[in-house]
Amino acid sequence: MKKISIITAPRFRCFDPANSHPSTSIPTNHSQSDGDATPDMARASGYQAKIVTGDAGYVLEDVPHLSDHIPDLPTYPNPLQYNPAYSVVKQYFVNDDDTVAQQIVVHKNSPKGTHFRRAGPRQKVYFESDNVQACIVTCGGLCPGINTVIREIVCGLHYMYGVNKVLGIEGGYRGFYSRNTIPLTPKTVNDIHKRGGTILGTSRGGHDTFKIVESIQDRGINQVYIIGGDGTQKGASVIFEEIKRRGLKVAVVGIPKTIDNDIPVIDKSFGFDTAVEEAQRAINAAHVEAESFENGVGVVKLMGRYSGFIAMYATLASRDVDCCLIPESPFYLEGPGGLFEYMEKTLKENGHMVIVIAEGAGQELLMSSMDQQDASGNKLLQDVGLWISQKIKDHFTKRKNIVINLKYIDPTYMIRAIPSIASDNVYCTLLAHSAIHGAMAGYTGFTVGPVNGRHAYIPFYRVIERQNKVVITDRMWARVLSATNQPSVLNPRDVIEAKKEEEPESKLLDGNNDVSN
Ligand SMILES: Nc1ncnc2c1ncn2[C@@H]1O[C@H](COP(=O)(O)OP(=O)(O)O)[C@@H](O)[C@H]1O
Ligand SMILES: O=P(O)(O)OC[C@H]1O[C@](O)(COP(=O)(O)O)[C@@H](O)[C@@H]1O
Ligand SMILES: [Mg+2]
Repeated sequence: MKKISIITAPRFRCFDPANSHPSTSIPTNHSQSDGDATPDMARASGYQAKIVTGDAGYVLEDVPHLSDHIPDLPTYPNPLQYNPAYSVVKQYFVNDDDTVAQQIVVHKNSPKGTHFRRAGPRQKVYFESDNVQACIVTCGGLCPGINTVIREIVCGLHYMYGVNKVLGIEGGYRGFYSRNTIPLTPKTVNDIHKRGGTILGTSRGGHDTFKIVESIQDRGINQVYIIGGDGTQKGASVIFEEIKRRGLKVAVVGIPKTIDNDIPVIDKSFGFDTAVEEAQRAINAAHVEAESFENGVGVVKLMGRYSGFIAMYATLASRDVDCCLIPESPFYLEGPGGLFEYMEKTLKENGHMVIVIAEGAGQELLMSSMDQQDASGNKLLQDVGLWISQKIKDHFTKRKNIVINLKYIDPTYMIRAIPSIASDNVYCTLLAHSAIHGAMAGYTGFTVGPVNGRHAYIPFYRVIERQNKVVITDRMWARVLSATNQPSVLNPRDVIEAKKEEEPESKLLDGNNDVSN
């Protein structure tokens, strides 16, 4: 027997610098991570999470549905069943009871644990195709595959559900109230997946909940597809809250976009594999340069503000990297166990070396106390690649009197401005389709994404409550240490402390990062 309960989780009010209207946001019971420089938040109360409990410790963290705040909504048969392509699919519709487990490594006596609603088409839909007015907006930094998601939302709505009214919001959140919209049709988006960037344009800052919801209401929009990262999903969450407060029949769906792979719960973000692939080219160049010169040192800076996944995966894939520095693993330059000591040893043994550094690594070592933020409230980082290159040069030439040949490569924007590779394109298609099926079925206030390989609907609060980070006490980071031979800065006491801090949700796992086990 399942028990449905509404659990009241703490809620925060958030204030956006670009927004004169304070807006309700972020239902979370986790503290913000250190690196999260989002706008100030103060505690308030009232967020209602939909929790369904079942036997043997089963918990469903369900997503909101339009019928929660609008009674007596009519339903319609899903037009997919008459679709020649899809009607042949056996058991095409997802059973309403299907859920996806967050933890799949279990012991025989473990509680079943947290589940999310399985994504996919439902037998009944809450919108008539002719009455759907959808819109798509893209926010935050670029990521390979955004155009593919846009294309697949437009084409999916059209070909699966017969929806012909889709608007593109230009220039990110502020485009809702400061720009014209552009109509999107399968014809106009036909080949956009071959291009990097976003055909709609994007921006940081400018999230004004009140004006955005006014615009949604004025334009008669009833499905809002929001493609963006952690900041964007926070913005989507407050838009959803305001829409619910106004009692509007508008589905709000988030599609997680992040080159840094810093969104939790989901297995991996789209474009990540493309970025890692492109990073190989830079690492390869650094390696060729380094090994061609005496004491050649190649330094490659990669994106990763607070999460070093790109650097970690690019390092593991390349096998040419001797040292990988990420924000999660503190390091130091001088003395025993420091970077310089390791470099001296490696150069002596191999005659060359390659260092990969994530942009957020070692920020605490940079002298200047720059405390600036971008328009979204993200802390602006200093160029750690330039800094470390200079430090290395100074150390070897001035202090050790050793001539080194250092080449610094910064492919930062190159790895995110390119079109997505084939596997990411397929992934983007599944994300778009899952998003459409969810909205058509009346679900709202959710982010879509794969959890242990199955697409699921995840309540906003779960993806914005913390950032996904590399767990340096995990086996994946150990693989990096083993592959590079770089020293671990952690002493056994640090490891115990780190383990205490990063206690995985299931004690059975050696880490809670899905991509790294
Ligand atoms: N806490 C927040 N509440 C409301 N909107 C936010 C919040 N944080 C960021 N945003 C908005 O989300 C958009 C993108 O955020 P940003 O952090 O730049 O990129 P990303 O979503 O990729 O992390 C911006 O328009 C920004 O104003
Ligand atoms: O220079 P920009 O456009 O602000 O982007 C730089 C930042 O974008 C990122 O790729 C992450 O952006 P998002 O938070 O938008 O995903 C970081 O790695 C990087 O610091
Ligand atoms: Mg972000």
